[in-house]
Amino acid sequence: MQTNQLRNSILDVLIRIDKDQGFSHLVLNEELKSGRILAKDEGLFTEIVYGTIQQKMTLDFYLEAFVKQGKKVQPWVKMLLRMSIYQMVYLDRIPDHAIIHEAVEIAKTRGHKGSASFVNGVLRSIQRKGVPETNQIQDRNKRIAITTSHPMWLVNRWIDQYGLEITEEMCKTNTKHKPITVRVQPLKVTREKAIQQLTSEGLEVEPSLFSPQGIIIVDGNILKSKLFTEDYVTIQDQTSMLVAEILHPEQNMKVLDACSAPGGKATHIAEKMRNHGEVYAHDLHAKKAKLVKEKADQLHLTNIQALAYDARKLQELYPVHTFDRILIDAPCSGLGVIRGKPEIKYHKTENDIEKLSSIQLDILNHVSTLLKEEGTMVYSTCTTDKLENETVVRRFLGQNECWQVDKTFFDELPEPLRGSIGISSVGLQIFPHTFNTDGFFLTRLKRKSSE
Ligand SMILES: C[S@@+](CC[C@H](N)C(=O)[O-])C[C@H]1O[C@@H](n2cnc3c(N)ncnc32)[C@H](O)[C@@H]1O
Repeated sequence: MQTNQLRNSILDVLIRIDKDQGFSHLVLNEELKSGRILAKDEGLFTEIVYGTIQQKMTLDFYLEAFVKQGKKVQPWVKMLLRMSIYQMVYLDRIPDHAIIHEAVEIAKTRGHKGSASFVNGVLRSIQRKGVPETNQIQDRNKRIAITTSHPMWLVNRWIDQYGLEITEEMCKTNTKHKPITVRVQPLKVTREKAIQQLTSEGLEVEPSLFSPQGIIIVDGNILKSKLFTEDYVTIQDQTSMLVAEILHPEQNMKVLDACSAPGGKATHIAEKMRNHGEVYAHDLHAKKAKLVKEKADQLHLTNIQALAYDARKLQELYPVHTFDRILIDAPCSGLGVIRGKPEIKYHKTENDIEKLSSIQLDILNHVSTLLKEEGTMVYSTCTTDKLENETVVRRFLGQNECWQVDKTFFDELPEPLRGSIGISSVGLQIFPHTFNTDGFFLTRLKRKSSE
């Protein structure tokens, strides 16, 4: 592939993610599967796409210093400049003159002579003068927002919720690489054997402290490993693995996963039940419920039944007190997974968070009736917003006096999590920077005993 074809693909993907508010990982994977990107370019392609989105606000701050105020810049030209500046500032393997040359060529073919000369002028000035320092920004919150590329409302909100130190750490971590972790399929291989196999293939790995099935990939490409291609391991963040550990499903149980797609946690639960018992996995969308079925088939798990259904209406399907275990891995803003889906930070609004919080409470209120008297229920989200986590749980407990937080949950947490920051009386908030994972919230609830 000629290099400017690679850059053209990068630009197309960036424009599509921006315009359609598409999920970066879906658009990116589609392009990778199209065959337009050579295997040797996949790493660079992914790095420039993610990096440009991840640092968008910082790149715009740099750009503003070189574009006359009020000048109208077409969206594709702005995106071309952002991705070029990203390469000039954050990557050191491509010389500036090559980056500028390619950007100018792309501008010539997509636009006209004027666009090419504008792109050339801006990038050459940046090459000559260097980009401005973000630490000159006087306002502290704005400085965090621009340096780490998080919208101001989000920085202000997190400072209100968690204070300055946690917010700054969280925002910084959100711009950094997160190690991939995988979950071993215990019906096929032990973690020890999997670690041996991966090490013999040249990967550097270590066991996760969060789950006996988890492995952290410190270095090397897991996607090319035999264990991955033959479905002995599946990619999952360590925080997500905690859920099935804390739920304690047993082989003969009836378990409900009310919001289950794409099936990461449902399949983990099914594995822990050693393919016995029954896991009823629902999701609002039929297309997504299909993904759960596909994931179960892929991992040869036959104890999962996937069916599209609104969690708030599951009482139509099941009588009260049906399930031994219930998982509500609720739809959420996803602010804990910004590292994998950086566009989330620009697309979500405070209004979305408000709406989600009331949906989450609604789901809890309806689904909880389906739990057996002695059963336990896990509530989790992949967000770091209090309104969707602590507040939802507190409201649920306020409206349902016969429910409580299962206090043994805190004692059962794996060692590094016990007493970690983020523990409150209603659950555990994990921040991305504490263990280099996703941001995640979870808690376990049960009914108060009648004596
Ligand atoms: C956080 S994701 C679940 C991830 C999943 N548990 C896993 O581990 O792969 C939340 C899911 O809830 C689904 N959802 C949203 N509203 C719902 C509702 N009212 N009832 C059931 N599922 C819903 C979304 O489609 C989404 O797939």
